[in-house]
Amino acid sequence: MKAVHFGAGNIGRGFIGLTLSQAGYEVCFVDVNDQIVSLLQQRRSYTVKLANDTGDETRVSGVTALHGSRAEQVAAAIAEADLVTTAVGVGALKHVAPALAQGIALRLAQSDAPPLHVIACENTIGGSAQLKGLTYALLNESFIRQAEQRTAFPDAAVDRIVPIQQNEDPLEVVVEPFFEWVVDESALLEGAGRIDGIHYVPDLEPYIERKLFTVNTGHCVAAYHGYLAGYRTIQEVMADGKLKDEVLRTLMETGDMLVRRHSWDSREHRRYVERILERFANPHLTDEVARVGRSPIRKLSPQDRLVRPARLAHESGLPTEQLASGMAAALFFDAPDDPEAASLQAELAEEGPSAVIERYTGLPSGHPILRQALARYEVYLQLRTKGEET
Ligand SMILES: NC(=O)C1=CN([C@@H]2O[C@H](COP(=O)(O)OP(=O)(O)OC[C@H]3O[C@@H](n4cnc5c(N)ncnc54)[C@H](O)[C@@H]3O)[C@@H](O)[C@H]2O)C=CC1
Ligand SMILES: O=P(O)(O)OC[C@H]1O[C@](O)(CO)[C@@H](O)[C@@H]1O
Repeated sequence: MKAVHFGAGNIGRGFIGLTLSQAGYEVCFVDVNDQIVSLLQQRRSYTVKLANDTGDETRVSGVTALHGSRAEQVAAAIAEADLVTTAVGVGALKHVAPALAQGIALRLAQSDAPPLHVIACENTIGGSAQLKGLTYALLNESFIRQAEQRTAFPDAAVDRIVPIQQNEDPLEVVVEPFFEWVVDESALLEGAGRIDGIHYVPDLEPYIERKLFTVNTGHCVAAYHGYLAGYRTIQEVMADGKLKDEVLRTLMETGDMLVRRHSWDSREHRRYVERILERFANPHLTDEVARVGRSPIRKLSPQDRLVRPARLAHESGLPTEQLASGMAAALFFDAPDDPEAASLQAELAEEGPSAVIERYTGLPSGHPILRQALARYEVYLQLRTKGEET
């Protein structure tokens, strides 16, 4: 079985490549990072190390790599693959689509090409569906009709914290012990086999919402409040009792909404939350606030981890104060080398908070969540000004 995986970065090497290799796939990574591609080509293996007391190591062997700029080689690899996966960042899916479209077109010319599953492993709802839309937009109607018979794009939720790596060996990757890869079984092609290490579910929505609105909501709130407080790592943030409580209270808001929406057992969800707080605090990881808060405009967008759960909570008559505070804190995030943070700061300076937050969250003017966020923004602004004066 062959897999082509786009994005040999942290989650690509540390989770997806590892899982597929352990499940018996020959994995071909595609990346645009020259160093990573050439090292993978030379060594054909790398090490994954667990962030636990014993630092357990696994060697992933028999992998190959292609540079993303080699469009024909990438398309040829896709034409032979059983599975294509991505972990490039949602915004980069549009750059994966042309090679995927070319690969799918090549497959259609071969009568014996195996069925193909394409799974986007990104932090978003409907990532594979987005990739499908981007890819099929590049194919003509008749190709699409043929492709639909033998190609499927099941959506997925992927959960494993893999920070930015600081190892001597650029291929080594340190990952937290926990992992969860959930795939929408209802979108698989008929007769498709199951991959060891993937949890297949008939309905993905509860899983992706639980993951995105707990792990990712909690993490970004820790990052934004932590950034405001001057912390560098999530581990430092979680060691600050007041901020840890801020994160917990936010997850109680999303939790109340999720428990009601999906009729879950509230005690079980509370245990899930507690476990996540422990994962954030893992002392064997050094996870930078700048990574976890990266791309604040994406994280403030209507379907993402702050606004979507807040709207769902509001529609059910549940509180949203904490989520609104997270949105307000996001407006102060100005990590260096983050293009979205830089634009946000420039727009805030020019237009003020109301116009900016309205534009990015999609919340209509005067919406109660918007009012909460703006009130909180003023509080943080005053606190920050006072802090700067003293
Ligand atoms: N790091 C984590 O803990 C987790 C990350 N994710 C998601 O996985 C995705 C990737 O995240 P990370 O691995 O952390 O980022 P990363 O920056 O470590 O890896 C992304 C990789 O994609 C490559 N890339 C970018 N554009 C490309 C293109 N057009 N073709 C081929 N390769 C391309 C980059 O060179 C880089 O090596 C994101 O959507 C993230 O939300 C999901 C769960 C956990
Ligand atoms: O990758 P994104 O969407 O920028 O967000 C970072 C998030 O991804 C994760 O790495 C894993 O879901 C979390 O640690 C963090 O909340």
